[in-house]
Order: sequence, then structure tokens, then C-alpha cells
Amino acid sequence: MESNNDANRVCEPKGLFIKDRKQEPIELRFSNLYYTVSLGFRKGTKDVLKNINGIFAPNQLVAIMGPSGAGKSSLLDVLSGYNLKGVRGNVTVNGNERRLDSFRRVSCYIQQDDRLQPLLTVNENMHIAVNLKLTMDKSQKYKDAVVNEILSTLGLEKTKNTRTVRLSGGQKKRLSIALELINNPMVMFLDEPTTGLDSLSCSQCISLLRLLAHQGRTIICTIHQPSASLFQMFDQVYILSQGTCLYQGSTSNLIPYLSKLKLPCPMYHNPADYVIELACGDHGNDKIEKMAKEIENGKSLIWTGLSDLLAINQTGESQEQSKEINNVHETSFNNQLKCLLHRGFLKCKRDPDLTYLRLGVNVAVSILLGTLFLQIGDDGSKIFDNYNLLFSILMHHVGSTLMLNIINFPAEISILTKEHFNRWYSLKSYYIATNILDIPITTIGCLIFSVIIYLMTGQPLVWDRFYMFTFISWLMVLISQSLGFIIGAWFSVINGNFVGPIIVVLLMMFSGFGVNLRDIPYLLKWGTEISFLRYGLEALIAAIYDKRGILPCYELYCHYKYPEKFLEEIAMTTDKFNKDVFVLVVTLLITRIAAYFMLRLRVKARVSF
Ligand SMILES: Nc1ncnc2c1ncn2[C@@H]1O[C@H](COP(=O)(O)OP(=O)(O)OP(=O)(O)O)[C@@H](O)[C@H]1O
Repeated sequence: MESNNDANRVCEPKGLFIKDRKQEPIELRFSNLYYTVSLGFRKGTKDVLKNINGIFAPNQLVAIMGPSGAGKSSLLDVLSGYNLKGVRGNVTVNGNERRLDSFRRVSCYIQQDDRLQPLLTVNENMHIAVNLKLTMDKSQKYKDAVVNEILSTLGLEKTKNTRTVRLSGGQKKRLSIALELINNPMVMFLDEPTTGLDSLSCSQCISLLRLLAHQGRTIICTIHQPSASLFQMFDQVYILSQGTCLYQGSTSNLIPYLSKLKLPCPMYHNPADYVIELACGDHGNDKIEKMAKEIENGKSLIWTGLSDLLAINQTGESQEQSKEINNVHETSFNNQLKCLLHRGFLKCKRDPDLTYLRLGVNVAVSILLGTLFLQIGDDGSKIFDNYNLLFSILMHHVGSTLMLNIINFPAEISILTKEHFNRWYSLKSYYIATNILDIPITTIGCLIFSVIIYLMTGQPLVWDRFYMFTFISWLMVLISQSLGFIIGAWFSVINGNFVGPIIVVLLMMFSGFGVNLRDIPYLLKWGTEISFLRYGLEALIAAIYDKRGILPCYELYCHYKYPEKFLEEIAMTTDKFNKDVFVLVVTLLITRIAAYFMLRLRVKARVSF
């Protein structure tokens, strides 16, 4: 908990992050803006934003208000460039057509949910962000000074060493703002920054935004029915109802505007509440039409009280807009990779449960299977059991890895979408870092599993066979992980949990286990060609039984003491190990690349579950 004194402390910055890095103020205009969404197959479309116009000027804190479903978040998505699909109309930046690559360099979008790394402290979050967002020519001393100044401006210096998960709602919101302030954006979009905050945190958050706006920024946020005192803190208000603009102007002009329309705000009534009642149609739909007509759907600027609109850069291209953008990110790929690996390492260190769980599952399952199939590997009478064991091993590797990633990966995507949109790093560096971070734990888990199961079940003690066995297990884990990434990148956790097991069943059907490869109907043979489980099973059998000779028989009669006889029965051969490895490696590469493109599609589509 923060003390009230601390909570109220939002102070003027004195140092680097404003003075040294002053940027050009930005005026954002939009005209004839439509946003149309599809309602589904044969259900037509819906205009969420209907031909609206508006202007958001620098030095202004703007509130976008309106009833639920009015289109506030949609307007923010469209103006920030977060959403481009289904958008028509003009958006200009300082009089020039908005060029998204350069606009993203001077703007940031802070969504409603705080997408923060919960296990990292405030200081760690800030330092990783500063290393990702400030160009590499800046010294560490400069970066530290920027972090300290932002934290003290936002009243977060006392929470420097607190993990994000332990911060209060208001502190989390301020940290979200602090992270984006690092590269000093001149336009900030915030979706409902006060939702979930108590009244003190709300006013603290809005006064911080007001302070930042009055330093020259254009700050636009959506807000739900603010209290009268909070409402007064905004400079400008933009009111939406069913995708049309009902008012655009200064906060102080709202009451005169309503009076002019003969819709006076009752005495002692919060104007914000009253205007929302009007926008909801509580006082009749004719009032909505009247207001939209009067304000010309946002074209009329007379109520803004800003006489110097269009004064900025009316003549030439703005500095930021005219810059040739070669790279949308501030730092190199190598630096991004380094920072993301560092962050991933910290996360693994802070949350060892998952790491221990993954290792623990490998130990527990190998001991269980080892006990169930104790010393059968060298027994001519138990060759069938050994075959079952090899398949169970594959199922363990595929099933546990696939499901873990299906559950884990979607949680990462919302943070990734925010950070990638705000230009912290490229998707390529994120994906490569994720892959690298996982290799040690995957390899150790697989090795532990193989050693235990191999020894307990009495498989042939030949190094080559053990290497082949472990290598195939490792490849299977990596392929299953990629498949988990693909499913996790595209489906929600719930849908992924449904799709994942179905895929495993299909892979099993075509693996040659149960129905052997010879008996699979001709029309379904393609299934065996694409089931990586089949290649894994074939390769494991080759690792254990290739050129094995006669197996010892401890019973009166061992039908399969010649492994070839058994292999003939199950329609498998041991001479395709190299081909199987080749196919598995190719499958691994294809699935890893496919997972990357799936992630890209998901992030570009900005679908959040
Ligand atoms: N992709 C979409 N597909 C279908 N409908 C959509 C889509 N995006 C937005 N809408 C619809 O557009 C309307 C406006 O949505 P939006 O989220 O912008 O409203 P809002 O004013 O921010 O609401 P709230 O205050 O409740 O968050 C809603 O009716 C919503 O259902």
C-alpha cells in the first residue's frame, strides 16, 4: 500500500526526459472516418464509427466519452493505427496524411488491461524497457537518469524494488505509463486508464496525464462517466453515441453548448453524467440527432476554444513525418535479443515452479513407466510390452509438451502484442529469444527422462543406441513444442485445449501403432506420411532393435525372440533411421517457421482472447 502523500505525488520533471528530448507537438485530425466490422457470414456489416470528424490538439488532455458500445475504444484503435481493417476516411498528423511507421515512433497506446511482466520489479521492467527503447548510443548513466526521472515524476520511486504483481491498481497503471514515457511519445492513447481504480488513484492518474499533456503532448483517453471533479481535469471532451459525434469541445463549454441546444444541465447535476444520459437516449433519441447536427458530426470546432488550431506546421511536412524510417525499432536485433533473453532468464528464475514442474513430470513419469515395464528391454518374451513402452514414451513427450505450450503461450501474447505495437522489439527477436530460452530446460528434461527410463526398463546398454533413443525423444519434444506454439498462437486456451487432444489422436491413428502401417486403407495412407509420431516410433524401434540378434528368452517359448519376426508383424523396419531423422528435422523446421508466421498473423490481426 502506498501512503497518501506518496500517492499524491505527481511532480514536474526537471531533467532529461523532457528537456533534452523535446519533440515536435502533434495535432491529430480525422475526417469522414468510418469503421465497419463484419458481423459474420451472411450477417452483413455494421458501421461502428459513422463519418465522424475531429481534432485533437497538443497540450490538451482529451476525454472520449459515451455510453457502452458507442465506439470509444474503436476510435482509439483506429486513431492509434492499432486497427486498420475496415477503416475509411482521413487521419492527418500536423496536416499531413498519417504515415503509420513514423506515427508509431511518436505515439504509444496503453490498453485497458495492464499488460506488464508480473514477476519483474518496477526497476527491472523500466531498465529492460529503457534498453529496448532508447538508442544504443545513449550511455547507461543517461538511461539510469531517464528511469529515475520518470519514476520520480510518476511517484513510483518508492516501489522501485517491488514486483509488479504486488503493485496496487493505480501503481500498475502508472507503471504502464512510465514504460511508454521512456521514448517520450508526443501522442498518448489510453483506453480507460481509470477503470478499476479508487477515486484517489483516479484523480492521481488523471492529474498525471494532465501534467504530461501540458508539457506539449496530445493525450487522448477513453473514460466512463467520470465524477464532476475528475471531468473538470480534462481540457477537451469528445462525446460519442452509436458511432456519431455529439460534442467536441472544451470541458467548460459543454454546459453552454447544452444550454444553446435547449438541453440545460439540471442544477447540481454532474455534466458528465447528464451528457451520458443524453447520449444513451434517456431523454429521447431526437436529442441525439439534435446534438450530432449541431456539432456537424465533429466538424464544428467552435466549442473547442482553441484559436490556434492548424497553427502547427501548416505549411510543411512535420519533422517526424518527413523522416525516412528505415527501422521501426530503436535498437538493433542483437540488443533486442539480449534484453529479451535477460528478461526471460529473470522470469524463469522468479518462477521456478514451472521449470521444476517440467523436470518433475519427466522424473515422475519415467519412474512410473520404468516400474511398470521393469527390465523388459532385453527379454524375448516381452518384446510386445517393450513396443508399448516405446509408444508410451512418445505419447508422454508429445502430450505433455503440446498441452503445456497450448496453455502457456496465449498468456504471453497479450503482452507481446502491446510491446510489439509500441515498438519495443521485433517479433523475430521475441520468437528467437523464446526458442533459445526453452532449449536448456527441454534438453535437461529429456535427458533425465531418457536416462531413467532406459536404465529401469533394461534397454541395451550400448551408447549409440542410447544417443539415438535420446535424440529422437528430443526431436519429438521440440516438434510437439512447435505444434503447441502454432495452436497456442492461434487459438484461445479453451479452444486450444479442445484442438490439441484431437490432433494427438489423429497423429496416433496414423502412427502405425494399433492399426499397423500395412493395414491402413489406401485412401488414408497420406496420414501416415504426415504423422511425425509414425517417424518417431519407427526411429525409436530402429534405435532399440536394429541388428539386435536373438533376444534372451526366460520362458519356455518366446515367439518373438527374433526381433525381425516381430517387426515383420507390426510392418516396421529398422533400416530407415536416417530417413526418419531427416523427416523429423524437416518437420521441426517447418513447424517452427509455421509457428512464427502464425504468431505474426495473430499479432497483426491483434486478436486478443
Ligand atoms: N470486430 C468487431 N466485430 C463486431 N462488432 C464490433 C467489433 N468491434 C467493435 N464492435 C462493436 O462496435 C461497438 C463499439 O465497440 P467499442 O468497444 O468501441 O465500444 P466502447 O464505446 O468502447 O464500449 P465500452 O465502453 O463498453 O468499452 C460495440 O457494439 C461492439 O460490439
